[in-house]
Amino acid sequence: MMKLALLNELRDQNPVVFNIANFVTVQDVANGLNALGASPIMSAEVQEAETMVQIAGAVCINLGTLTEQQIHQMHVVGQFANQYHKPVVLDPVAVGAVPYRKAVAAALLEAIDVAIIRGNAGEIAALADIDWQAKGIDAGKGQGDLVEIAKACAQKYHCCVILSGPTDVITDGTRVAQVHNGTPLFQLHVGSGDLLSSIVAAFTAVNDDYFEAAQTACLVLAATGELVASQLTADRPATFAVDLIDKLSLVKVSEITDITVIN
Ligand SMILES: Nc1ncnc2c1ncn2[C@@H]1O[C@H](COP(=O)(O)OP(=O)(O)OP(=O)(O)O)[C@@H](O)[C@H]1O
Ligand SMILES: Cc1ncsc1CCO
Ligand SMILES: [Mg+2]
Repeated sequence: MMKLALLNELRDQNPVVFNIANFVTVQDVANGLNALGASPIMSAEVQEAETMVQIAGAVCINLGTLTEQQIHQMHVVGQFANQYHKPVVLDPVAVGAVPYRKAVAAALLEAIDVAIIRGNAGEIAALADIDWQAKGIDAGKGQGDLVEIAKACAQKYHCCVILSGPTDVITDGTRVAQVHNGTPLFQLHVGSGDLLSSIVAAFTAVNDDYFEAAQTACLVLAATGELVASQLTADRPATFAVDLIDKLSLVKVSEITDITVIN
């Protein structure tokens, strides 16, 4: 069930979201979370992993620019998150294009209980071992049914999955919701997916039902982007990115309700 009141809850609680971010989009993620009403913190140091997890309401692990040292940190952070019952969101950047990354993601998923995996079609298909032509960080091309791919991934890893794209597919392996809002401008701004994953983590910090938290997060970002795009006179990716941060801080539940397309 869609619970947009969670946006007000998030703004009231201002949860700390601990991100193992990538160095490409880290500032967009921090500013996007902050604008929305969460409290971002980034760390790359394993020595402070336990404290970071303790002070956080949720953790987002992004594989974007991984190193061996960081992979070790991801395992330590993930284990502390499980120990302290803090939800973990995994963003498996480019696992469809780079087999090494797929192995890293598989090892993390084996070792850690993850609440939600959020990736594009190429990434989620790769994790589910379904044939797909991913392209770098992008979804790429494939033939399969996106709902079935997302469900297969969720069933394999016993968690919720968000397969994002023009339509976001959200599933716990049985139940499925689809968010049809959004704008193609998201694809012209690198890091839209990274921001979504961290926003998903923020909503898991304020709602124990991760399937519900995932739906709300997808709708809030997609609808906010759609509202921003409707005010632009041409496709301007840079302006879109700046205006998106502004709108994340201004957007009201009623505005999102008015344009919601979900089933
Ligand atoms: N063509 C589109 N139309 C509407 N919304 C879109 C479109 N493409 C992506 N989105 C939205 O963009 C956001 C990011 O999803 P996407 O699948 O592009 O992530 P990603 O591939 O991981 O991106 P990145 O690698 O840049 O971080 C989601 O909120 C999704 O709904
Ligand atoms: C471009 C790029 N390369 C590694 S991570 C990243 C940002 C999108 O996740
Ligand atoms: Mg991505």
